[in-house]
Formats: sequence, C-alpha cells, structure tokens
Amino acid sequence: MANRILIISPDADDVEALRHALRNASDGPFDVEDAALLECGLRRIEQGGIDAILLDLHLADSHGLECYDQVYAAARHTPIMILCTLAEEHDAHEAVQRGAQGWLAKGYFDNNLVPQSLRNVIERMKVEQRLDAVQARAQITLNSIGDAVVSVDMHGLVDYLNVAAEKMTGWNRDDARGRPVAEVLVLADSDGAGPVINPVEAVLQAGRAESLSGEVVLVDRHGGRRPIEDSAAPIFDWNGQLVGAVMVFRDISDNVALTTQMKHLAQHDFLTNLPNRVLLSDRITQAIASARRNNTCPALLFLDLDKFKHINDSLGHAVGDRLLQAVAGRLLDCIRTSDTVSRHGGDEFVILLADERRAGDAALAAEKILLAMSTPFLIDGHQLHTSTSIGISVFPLDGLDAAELIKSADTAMYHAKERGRNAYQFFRPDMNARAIERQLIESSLRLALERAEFVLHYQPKLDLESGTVTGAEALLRWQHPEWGMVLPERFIHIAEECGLVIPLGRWVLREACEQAVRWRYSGVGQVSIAVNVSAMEFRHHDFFDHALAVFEATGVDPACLQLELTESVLMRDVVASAGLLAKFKAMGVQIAVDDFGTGYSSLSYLNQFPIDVLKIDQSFVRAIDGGLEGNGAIVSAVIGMGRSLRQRVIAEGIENAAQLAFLKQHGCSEGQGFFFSAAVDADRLRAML
Ligand SMILES: Nc1nc2c(ncn2[C@@H]2O[C@@H]3COP(=O)(O)O[C@H]4[C@@H](O)[C@H](n5cnc6c(=O)[nH]c(N)nc65)O[C@@H]4COP(=O)(O)O[C@H]3[C@H]2O)c(=O)[nH]1
Repeated sequence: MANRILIISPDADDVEALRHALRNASDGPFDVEDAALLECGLRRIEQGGIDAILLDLHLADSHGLECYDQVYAAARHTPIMILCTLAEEHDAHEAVQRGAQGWLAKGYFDNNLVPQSLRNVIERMKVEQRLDAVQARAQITLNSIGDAVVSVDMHGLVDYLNVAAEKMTGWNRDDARGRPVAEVLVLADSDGAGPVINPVEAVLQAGRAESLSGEVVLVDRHGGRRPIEDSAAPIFDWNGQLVGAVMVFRDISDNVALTTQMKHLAQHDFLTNLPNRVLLSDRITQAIASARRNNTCPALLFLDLDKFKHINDSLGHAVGDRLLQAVAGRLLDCIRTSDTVSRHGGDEFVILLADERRAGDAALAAEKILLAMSTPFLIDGHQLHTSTSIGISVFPLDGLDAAELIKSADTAMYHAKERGRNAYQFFRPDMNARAIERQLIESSLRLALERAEFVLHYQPKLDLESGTVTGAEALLRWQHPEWGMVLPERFIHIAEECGLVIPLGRWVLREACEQAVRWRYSGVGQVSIAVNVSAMEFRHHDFFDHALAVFEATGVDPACLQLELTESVLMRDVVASAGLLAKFKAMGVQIAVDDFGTGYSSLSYLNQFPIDVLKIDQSFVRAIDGGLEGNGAIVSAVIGMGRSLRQRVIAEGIENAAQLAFLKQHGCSEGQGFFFSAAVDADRLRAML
C-alpha cells in the first residue's frame, strides 16, 4: 500500500512541485493530500492514516515553530519533514531538535531525493516504534517478575535495576546507575564470615556465566540481610564483544526457613522439642571426637520413667504427654548448656554429658536428676509422683561409639530398675554377659522342650514330730547336654518373661501327675505332690481346663496334688483368684501359699481363699540362727499367723537342728530342707518313701 503524505503549506507552487515529485517517485508513487491552512492540516491529522507530514515552517502568516509544536503535538508518532527557505534554516534546526525528522529547502525539491528521504524517515519511525514496543514489553516483564535483575556495563558500573532489585537492594534505579556493582550488591557469607566474590565481577572477568557458591546473603542499603540464590551471565554486542553482565537473583528466605524447619523436625522430638535419636547420635559422635582430643570422658544417662505407663493408662494420653513435657523441662534444668537432653521414645530420655572429666561427675548429675524428679508434678490438677531409673555408660570404657554407649546405658538402666527403681546404676561388662546369657537361655529353652531335656526332682516334706514323709515338692531341673543340670533360678524367670513358662508348666503338671500315678502303682501308695505355679500360668485362660484334661488323661487322684502359689500371684486379682481356687478345691486339689510372709497380703484377704497349707519362706527360717535379737520373735509370729488362719504350716529351707528345734517349739508341724534332703530324682524319693 502506498504511503500517505500530508503536505501542509499555503504555497501552491511548492505543493504542486512536491506532489509531482512524490507521485512520480521511481520506486512507486505516494498518496498525497494537502492542506493550505494549519487548522485543516491538524484536523486531517486527527482523522489518522497519515504516514508522514511535510510542514511548511513559515506557513506565510504564523510563527513557524509554534505551528510545528501544534503539528507535533497532534501527530506525535508520525514523522514530520520541515519545508523551509534558507532564511528559515535556523528554525528548521530548532524543529529537528524538538522531534522533526529533517527538513527540505523550498524550491529545491529533487524528484528522487524527496521521496527517498521520506521513505527513510517513515521506515525509521516504524522501526523505532517497534523497538519502543519491544522495550516497553521487556520493561513490564522485568518489573513484574519476582526475581531481581541488575545489569552492569563492561566496567562493572550498574546501568539497570528492575523493581524487585530496587526493593531487595534498597537502591533506586537512578541512585544506583553508574555506581560500582559491589556498592549496590553487597554480598556476604551466610555465617557472616565476610565478603564473597560478586558473580557479576566474575562474569566480566571470565566472560562466561557464573553463580554464587555456598549460602550467600545480600546486605541491603539499610543493613538488612536476606539469603539469595543467583545466576549471572555476560552480555555481548552484535560483534561478539563483551559489553556488560546481568545478574538475576531471588530471595530464598522462605526456602531457607522451610529447610531449617524441616531439618529441625527431622532432628527433634515433636512432643518435647528435645533432640531425637538422630541428633543425639550426632552429638555423641562429636563428643567422642572432642574427648579423644581433650581427654574427657563423655557419659550417657539413660532414663526411664517408673510407672509412666500406669499414669498414661489411668489419666489418659493428654496428661501423659504433658507429664513428658514437664519432665523434659526439669531435665533441662539439671544440665549444663554443653550437655544434651534427648527423648529416646516413649518415656525414655537420654542425656549426654559431653565434657565430663571424671566418671563420678555422671553420678552427681544422676543424683541431681533423681532429686529433681522427687518433687511431684502438677498436671491438669493431678499431683503426679514419678521417679526415674537411670543407667550410666561412660566413654571409652562402656562403648566406643554412640550405638554401643546407648546400649550399655540402656542395659545399666534395666539393672537400676531391677534394683528397685528410683536409682542409678553404672554399666558393668558383666551386665552384657548376663544379657547374652539371657538370650542364649531363651533360645535353648525352646529347643529343650522339643528335646525333652526337663526332669522333675522331688524334695520330701516331713512331719517334724514323727519324721515321716508327708509328701514332696516337684522342682524342675533342666538337663542340658552341655551345661549339665541347670537349676530353675537360672531359667524360670526367663521362661516367664518370654511366655515359655506356659508350655513348661503344662509339662510339669502332666509329669507330676504321671509320677503320682506311677508311685501309686509301684506300691508306695498315695503321695502328695506339690507343683509350683507361676503367675502367668495361673492367669492363663485355660489353666483350669488344661489341668482337668491332664487329671483325666493320667487318671491321677486330684486330692494328691497340691498347687503352690505365691501370695503376690493370689493378691493380683483377689476375686478371680478366689473363684479359680474354689474350682480346684471342689475337685479335691490342695492349695498352698508359697513364700508366706514375704508379700504384703492382709490376713483378711488370705482368709477369702480356700487355702490348705502356708509355706513359711526360707528367709524366716534362716533368720532363726541369724543371731539378731527379735528374729525368733518374727518367725514365731509368722508361724502364729499361719496357725491362726487354721492351716497347715510348713517351714521351707530347714538346714540345721537348731532351726528344727525352734520350729518344733513354736508349733510348726511340717518342714522341708537340706537338713532332711535336697530335691532328689523320683527313684530316690521312692526309696525314702
Ligand atoms: N538354701 C536352701 N534352699 C533349699 C533348701 N531346701 C530346699 N531348697 C530350695 O528352695 C527352693 C524351693 O522352691 P520354691 O520356693 O518353690 O522356689 C522355686 C520355684 O519358685 C521355682 N520353681 C521350681 N520348679 C518350678 C516349676 O516346676 N514351675 C515353676 N513355675 N516354678 C518352679 O524355682 C524356685 C527355685 O527352685 P529350686 O532351685 O529347685 O530351689 C528350691 C529348693 O531346692 C534348703 O534347706 N536351703
């Protein structure tokens, strides 16, 4: 489409000459319009569609530059060529200063030159307009992105900042322009160690893209600091020459905060906010490294709250949780800042005393903690009493790494608990040996049942007056192929802990019943056999039914069977115990209370059970010749107590004649003990019978 030219000039000759030149342009005609009056010209401009204006500067009757300004205001984006006489040349220069694209001398219109220069200015204007649009778009884009952009010239002087960069640096564009980049972009190490190399400067030096290494913070004009992530790239001109660099960076405070928070969560316990196992392990490893350098002996305190489960079960988890938080607070009060209190899980805490000089220091810390825990906790209106058992391990004696030290402290803690809770206990190597033996026994016990390695021995019970055998207590023996005869004190508690006591107890009952039947048929008559029953067996849901089945299967007379139960087993659930015992009693089975006197049962409770025999614990019998004044009185009182309940009283563990005499004197009718016989195998007992 032909370019449309508006000529504003009252001079008809000039107009005609121009029209002629433009219509006959060698590379194609222009569309030409003209206006003699300025007003007409301005109106035509307003209508639009004009590609260039040829303006007569003098316009015959007006001030040329004023006319120019009006045309320029109306046609800001249309190129204007000034028509002027040589006398008006000065004004034409002025108009060019104000935005006109050039001027033509009146009367010298060259048929080729005029159309050529008009086409050039139109083209140039279009290119500039396109460039302006591109620039405007880039500017808007740069200012609306969240990333900050700073560019510098090849001397490292700032020449541009977008809005985000202004905000982050605290510099506005005009103030920053021309300043060295290091003055506007002040970068420092995140740990405050000092300045870091500005990547823009690095890019200018290297001529290739760079980015910050490590965690870097930007220090703004007012001293505010924020972590940033950046990249910088060189700017080349069309010639491939380096002319500057641009750096794009973003505030990563949120990311850093999130990362820090996630790291914290991964290393801390949610409930108490104490370090967790992961962080504790790390700290122990650090403490060990420093101990090797400084000759210290870091210690670990493994704590377990006594009876926490009871509080949790009875008052609810919310109270339990608050108690744990309060405990954590108290523990923190007991230690130095260089130490670490961690929650190991549940009601277990582990404390690392990092800088101990002597093992004794750990004992002092443990005592301090026991004391701190002795004050009751007030939680939700409940006054909660809790104590703690503490196991202590010390580097390097009890372990060379975190895992070993924790394990040793844990083992020691169990021993502290066994010793009666609310106590501390240093680890000893033999504790490990015990743990190993415990495991060995547990696995061997399972095999022993399958391989029938158990046997029953029988300790006779005698009438103390006549010396006749009144019955026997069946005592379990384990004939281990390598260890020889193993006594129950070495394995029975382990069997109880791992549940093996149930099949073991069933075997004992059946074997005892079969033995009673064998003796009966061997001619020694009815022998009363006492069988020990552990707590777990007694509580087992089919204990009674199983016993019944054994009685039927073996054909034993239940009346020759005696079940020995300790006071504590009976007292755990008085109603259930009484019910079960009544069922056995109804079948003729006898009931004996073992270790009588060592529990805390009240006589009124014991009265509720259908008890036939009270077995006075060995410790009382032993106390008879202990030499302490009053011991005899205690024994006679226990015998008296038994008699007042109108039961047969049997003394256990009689080892000498003095004990026998004392017991007889105080009305104890029966007894057993090494003085008469230890437990023997079935054949030897038969001989005694
Ligand atoms: N110092 C001394 N000790 C004497 C004397 N007379 C007897 N003893 C020992 O004292 C223990 C008495 O058994 P217990 O109090 O029922 O205590 C028993 C009982 O609680 C448990 N036990 C034994 N056999 C069985 C069983 O078949 N089942 C269950 N559940 N427990 C059993 O193991 C415990 C220990 O059994 P044993 O090692 O056989 O030890 C037996 C016996 O050998 C004496 O004059 N002096």
